[in-house]
Amino acid sequence: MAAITMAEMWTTVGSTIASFMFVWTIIRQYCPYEVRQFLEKSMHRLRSFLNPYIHVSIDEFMGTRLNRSEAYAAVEAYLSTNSAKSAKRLKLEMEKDSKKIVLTMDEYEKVTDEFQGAEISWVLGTKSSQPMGNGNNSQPERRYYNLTFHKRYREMIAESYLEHVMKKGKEIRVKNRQRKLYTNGARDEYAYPRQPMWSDVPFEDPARFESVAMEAEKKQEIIEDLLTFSQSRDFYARIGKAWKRGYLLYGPPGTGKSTMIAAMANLLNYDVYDLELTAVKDNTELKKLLIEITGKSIIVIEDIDCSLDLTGHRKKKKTEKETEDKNEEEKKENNLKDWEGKGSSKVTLSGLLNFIDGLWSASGGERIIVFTTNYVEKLDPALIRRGRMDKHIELSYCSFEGFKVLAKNYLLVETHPLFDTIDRLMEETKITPADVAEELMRKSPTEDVEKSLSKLIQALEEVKKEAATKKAEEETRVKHQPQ
Ligand SMILES: Nc1ncnc2c1ncn2[C@@H]1O[C@H](COP(=O)(O)OP(=O)(O)OP(=O)(O)O)[C@@H](O)[C@H]1O
Ligand SMILES: [Mg+2]
Repeated sequence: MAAITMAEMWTTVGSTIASFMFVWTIIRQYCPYEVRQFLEKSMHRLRSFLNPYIHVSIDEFMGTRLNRSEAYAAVEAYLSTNSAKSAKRLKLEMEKDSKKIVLTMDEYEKVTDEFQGAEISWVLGTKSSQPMGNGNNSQPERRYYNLTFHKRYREMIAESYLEHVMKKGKEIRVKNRQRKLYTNGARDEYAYPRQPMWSDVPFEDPARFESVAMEAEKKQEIIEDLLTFSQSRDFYARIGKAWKRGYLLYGPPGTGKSTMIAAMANLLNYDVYDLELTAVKDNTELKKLLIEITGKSIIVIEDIDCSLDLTGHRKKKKTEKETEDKNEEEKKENNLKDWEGKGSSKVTLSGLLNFIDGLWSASGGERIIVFTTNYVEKLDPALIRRGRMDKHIELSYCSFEGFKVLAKNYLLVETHPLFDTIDRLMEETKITPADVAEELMRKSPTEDVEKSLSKLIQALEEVKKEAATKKAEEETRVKHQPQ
């Protein structure tokens, strides 16, 4: 009896819907345009009133088809983690400038997400584009994400969830992107007017802080300084300063300055701009280069003391003795003149100072500037004062602690009976981490640890002998010098 009633009920529902659809089709076909529009609007309102769910759509392209929406890209990245877990039909994509493949949901797949107790569902849809005016209907379909949630979560979604999706999505995109190493070479603007200011290659240096030989405490301090900087967007905005930080790395050749820069870029996931100052024609070109530097980047000027002629500094020292009361401004003027016109580059000290201060910084922030030098004492104080080069880091000869990092990295050993001899010899001699690394490098995979360590001991003893000979020669020279 009940089954018949159910069947009857379904028949009634079915025939009601069919009659409704029939009436609706007649109305759409024969009613005047105004009446039809009025009825369609009312139907839409009725549907919205009865439906407790809210839909938000995020289109892939905004306006012109050329600009891919940042919001769409962020949602795609955000959902790539969710969809990889729950969607059944996935698409494998590899975006331009991304180093990783991403699994995204396929069209009409639905994935659900949970946020502060609310259930949210995402569907990837497509809609066909408007036919073009000339009748050409060959425009591809437009994709969009449709976000659905219950209307009681409206405020929470608008205020927190969407922000959460954008933030996480952008983080994933930054992590996945292929980082680049940009270099500036000599340019011929007349022959190639469209030549870009920077040329780039993928940045693939594997250096990590874990493998940098230096005292653990000092290393930790540098890592914390870098991480604090990268998380200080609000702080820099509050104090009204450009979000940038300068590091001066100084020390003898082969002590790990360049290695540390690569480790910094890998730690922070930044691009690297290797600025060759001698290839920059003048201050105007330097300014143009600066404008094209994007955020999340490390700008490196290696061997800053060799990049530009610093005779100005040496001259200043000489004249200081003669005219001690010379006022500061005069000194600075002298200095600037000496910088100008040396070598092929006409970049001046003031041009470089302005570059560092980021006077022309066009967009964003999060930039680190690193100078390296073997001779810190040669540099103009204005160049390396705090505020420009905020942190001065000395990289020096290898300590026993530094050696242990290299031994662990190259030989996979943390202790060995020969370590004591090495410790003693390192106290007595100066050897660079580059030389230690060279000795520890196995010539063949079968070469044993003991042989590598013995090679290092031999090298240390040779360095010690050489130093002793040099010292004795120096003492003899001083003794025989006419008084
Ligand atoms: N502190 C270090 N930790 C680990 N490896 C190091 C360190 N210093 C040097 N090395 C090794 O020595 C090589 C040369 O080091 P790097 O190029 O970083 O020296 P540098 O200080 O930049 O020298 P230069 O002043 O000549 O530019 C590196 O490839 C690396 O293998
Ligand atoms: Mg170097």
